[in-house]
Amino acid sequence: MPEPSPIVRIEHLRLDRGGRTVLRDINLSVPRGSIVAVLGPSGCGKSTLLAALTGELPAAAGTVEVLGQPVPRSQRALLEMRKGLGVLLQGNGLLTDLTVAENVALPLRTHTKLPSALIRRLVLMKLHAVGLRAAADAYPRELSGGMARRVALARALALDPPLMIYDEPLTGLDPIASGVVMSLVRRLNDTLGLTSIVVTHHVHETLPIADHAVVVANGGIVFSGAPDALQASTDPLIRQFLNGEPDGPIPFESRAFNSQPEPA
Ligand SMILES: Nc1ncnc2c1ncn2[C@@H]1O[C@H](COP(=O)(O)OP(=O)(O)OP(=O)(O)O)[C@@H](O)[C@H]1O
Repeated sequence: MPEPSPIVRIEHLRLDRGGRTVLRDINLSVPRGSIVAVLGPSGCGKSTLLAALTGELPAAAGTVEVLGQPVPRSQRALLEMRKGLGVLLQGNGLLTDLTVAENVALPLRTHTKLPSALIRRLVLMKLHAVGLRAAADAYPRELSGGMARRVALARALALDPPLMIYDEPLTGLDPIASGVVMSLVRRLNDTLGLTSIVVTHHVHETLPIADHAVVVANGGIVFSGAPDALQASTDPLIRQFLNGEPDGPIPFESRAFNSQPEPA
C-alpha cells in the first residue's frame, strides 16, 4: 500500500517579514497521526512558520501544503481550509461574558446550522474530552489557568479538525497544569485520530509526548528527528538551546538585532 500523504508538506519555504527574511529553505513533512514539536528560542521564527501554515503569511518562495492542498491565497478558500485546523493560540481567547459551554459552542454556531440541542450535546462531549464537563456553566473567571487552557482546547476541537496546531500551549501554566495539558494533547491526538503540531520553547515538557522534533534557529531548521536523538545531540547549538545557555552559536535576540546590516 502506498504511504498516506503527509498532512503538512513544506518544501524550500522562505518567509519574509518587514522586508527581512526570517526563515529560509524550510523543509518539513508531518505524517498523519503524529505529534510534531516545533521548538526554538524566542524570536527564531516559530510563530512566523505557524502563520504560513494558517495562510496568514504567504510564502516568499517555496511551497506549503496543508490537508493535502497548497495553502490558498483567496480569503474564501482560506476560511474553508481553516475549518480543518484546530488552532490553540497563545492566551486562551475565551470570551469572559460567555459561559464555558457558550465559548466552546462558538465555532459550531458560526460554521454550522446545527440545532441548539445538538450543539449543546457536542459541546458537552468536547468538554468531557478535556475533563471539564462539570464546568460547562461556569464563567472563564471562575477557572484556573490550566482549566481555561483546556476549555480553549475544547473550543479548538469543536469542529473536529483533523489537524491541531498549538502555539505555546504552556505559557503561564505551572508545572502540574503543564503536565495535564501535554498529556491531554497526546491523548486527544491518539483517541480522536488527530495530527498535532506543537510550537513551543518548552522543550522538556513537550519532547516526552512528541513523535518528531524540529528545532528552528538562525533562520532555518537546525535539527529534525526523533526526540531521543535531539536529547542525545552533541551539536553545540542544540546543546545551547536544550540547556538554555546564553552563550553559544545561537545569538541573543538583541545581539541578532544589533547585527542586522545598517541600511546603506
Ligand atoms: N509583523 C512583523 N514585521 C516584522 N518583523 C516581524 C514581524 N513579526 C515577527 N517579526 C520578526 O520575525 C522574527 C521571528 O519572530 P517570531 O514571532 O516568528 O518568533 P518566535 O520564535 O515565534 O518568537 P516567540 O517565541 O518569542 O514568540 C523576529 O525577529 C521578529 O522580530
